[in-house]
Amino acid sequence: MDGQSSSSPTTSAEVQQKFLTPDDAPGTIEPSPSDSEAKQLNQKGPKNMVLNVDADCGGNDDAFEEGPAPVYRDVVDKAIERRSADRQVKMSIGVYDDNDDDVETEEDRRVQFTEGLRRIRQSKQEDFDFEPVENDVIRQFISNEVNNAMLFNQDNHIDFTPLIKRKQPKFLEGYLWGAVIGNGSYGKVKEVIDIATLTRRAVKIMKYDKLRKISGGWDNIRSEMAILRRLNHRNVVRLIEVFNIPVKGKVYMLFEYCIGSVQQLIDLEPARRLTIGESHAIFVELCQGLNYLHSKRISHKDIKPGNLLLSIDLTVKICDFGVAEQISIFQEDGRCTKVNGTPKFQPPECVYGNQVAFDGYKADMWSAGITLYNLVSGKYPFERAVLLKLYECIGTEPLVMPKNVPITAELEDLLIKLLDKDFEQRYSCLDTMSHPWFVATFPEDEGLGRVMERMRTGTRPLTMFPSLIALYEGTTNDFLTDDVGNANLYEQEPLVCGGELDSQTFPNFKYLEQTPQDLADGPLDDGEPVRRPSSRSMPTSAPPGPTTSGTAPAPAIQSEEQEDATDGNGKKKKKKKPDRPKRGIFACLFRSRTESA
Ligand SMILES: Nc1ncnc2c1ncn2[C@@H]1O[C@H](COP(=O)(O)OP(=O)(O)OP(=O)(O)O)[C@@H](O)[C@H]1O
Repeated sequence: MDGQSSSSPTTSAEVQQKFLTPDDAPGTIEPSPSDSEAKQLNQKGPKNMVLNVDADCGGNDDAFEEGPAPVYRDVVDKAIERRSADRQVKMSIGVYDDNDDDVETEEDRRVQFTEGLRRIRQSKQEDFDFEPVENDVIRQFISNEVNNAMLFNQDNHIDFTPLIKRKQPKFLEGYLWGAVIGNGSYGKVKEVIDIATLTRRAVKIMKYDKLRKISGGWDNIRSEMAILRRLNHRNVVRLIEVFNIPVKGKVYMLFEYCIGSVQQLIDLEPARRLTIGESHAIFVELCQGLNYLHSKRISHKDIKPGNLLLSIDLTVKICDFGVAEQISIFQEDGRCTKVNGTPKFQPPECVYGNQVAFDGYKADMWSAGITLYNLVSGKYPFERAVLLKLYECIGTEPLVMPKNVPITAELEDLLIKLLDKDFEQRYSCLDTMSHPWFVATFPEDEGLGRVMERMRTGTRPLTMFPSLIALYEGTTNDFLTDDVGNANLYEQEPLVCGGELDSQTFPNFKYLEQTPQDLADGPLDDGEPVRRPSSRSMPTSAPPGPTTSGTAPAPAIQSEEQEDATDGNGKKKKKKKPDRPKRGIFACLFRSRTESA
């Protein structure tokens, strides 16, 4: 040990003298730096590389303790060899190469790194790929899977071309399906077209699961179907058919199509109320519908503006018979026991007090009274934020007439009679229909004709239109000549525009009433949805439309003479070609074939 230590060099000068050959330039191996310095130097590359020589070199611990470790030529060579071998391995998997700083920049390394990743990803992706890749969804899935598997960060993520969501036209049970037009507590309501009659319909779609979850859900739906099946009145929404598709777990109720509800009409008004004439027209139709229902021994129990639909010819249709009750024919009065409905529209006998039973017909008349109050004033006679307070208010607070609108003595009298807390004194439907305010007439332009004009300016697109365009634009008129329900309908080619249900695809198509001329003249506005103007600010005689120089727009439905107009020489006038001819054709088609009753 001692002998060894005495002969071992202890300074770098001695090391150089003892172990380096004379050919070696002095200073090529520098004194060992501190750890941090070594790290820095290592990062710089091979030229400045300092070899931290193994302290166990030769198994001599003392040498380490007593001074810097001896640096032998073969140790240096081995270290260099080992380093090179490492480098080879790293280079071979293409991950990085940190020893060629003199030829590579940081950017080069990053590019190489990314390229390496790309190659690996590509090979992985090829594992996933199968020929032919059937559709975009599968490709998107594969891309996501690969990216997830590779755990790439955002920079290295390969962007997949975003999918264009294409909705293929859908046929089911003889109907071409459109978009959602309403949402209820039981499910959605969609617009469809009966492909046999080309009639617009509304379909209420209910899932078995949801019906099971709602307390009494199935019973309500069954009862609604049973009641509606027996009804046929112009002021009651018509149930066309019912079917279910067990594999989908859904039940469908097909109704006549309506353009909206009275509630929507109110909501479109800035003042949230209608004119007295409009309210009168709606109320009259409501009472006619109620009178029919009561004559059939049915209490609706949920009369409110939201459950009054407006058909295409603006007939009021009572809908939503989910809580309606069929009163037994063996019962003399309209006694009901099950309290249902919307709190603000419920009568005192239902919400306050402890009656075992109540008169269902009279309860409907109370709700009709609240509806009338709401139509004319936009307010509710009994309103509280908290349910219990509301019930208390309905039961105890006196009726106060609305202050925001002038109420005639006749209307006030009718409201008092309808909103009588004593249901025995309350007006029945027949009483109401003989009341002076009910039988009064109002100027024509304050009735529903005026509402109709304003409704024309609303956005009510035919939601199946994109599907129709996708199916038939640029193809023959097979739709009209094909066998109805023929499977060919599904396979028609080409689907030129994909049938996306977005308004941008059809910026010009806004209104059912639009004529081919309207379309030829260009869009009605700059693409913004048109807000229905207030009834109080619009003149009633000239409906707003794409008029130039103040002339009235073309009537909603063109007569045949107008369509076949001839010029002075008896020749048929060549119509200006519309931008989208098919759109115009379909618009006409559905205008003339859509029925409302
Ligand atoms: N025949 C129809 N034509 C057009 N739209 C309709 C038709 N029936 C219903 N709708 C729309 O769908 C919405 C929901 O319909 P409906 O009230 O029948 O469903 P619901 O599940 O019984 O709703 P809720 O019990 O919550 O009132 C309606 O507010 C209306 O906007």
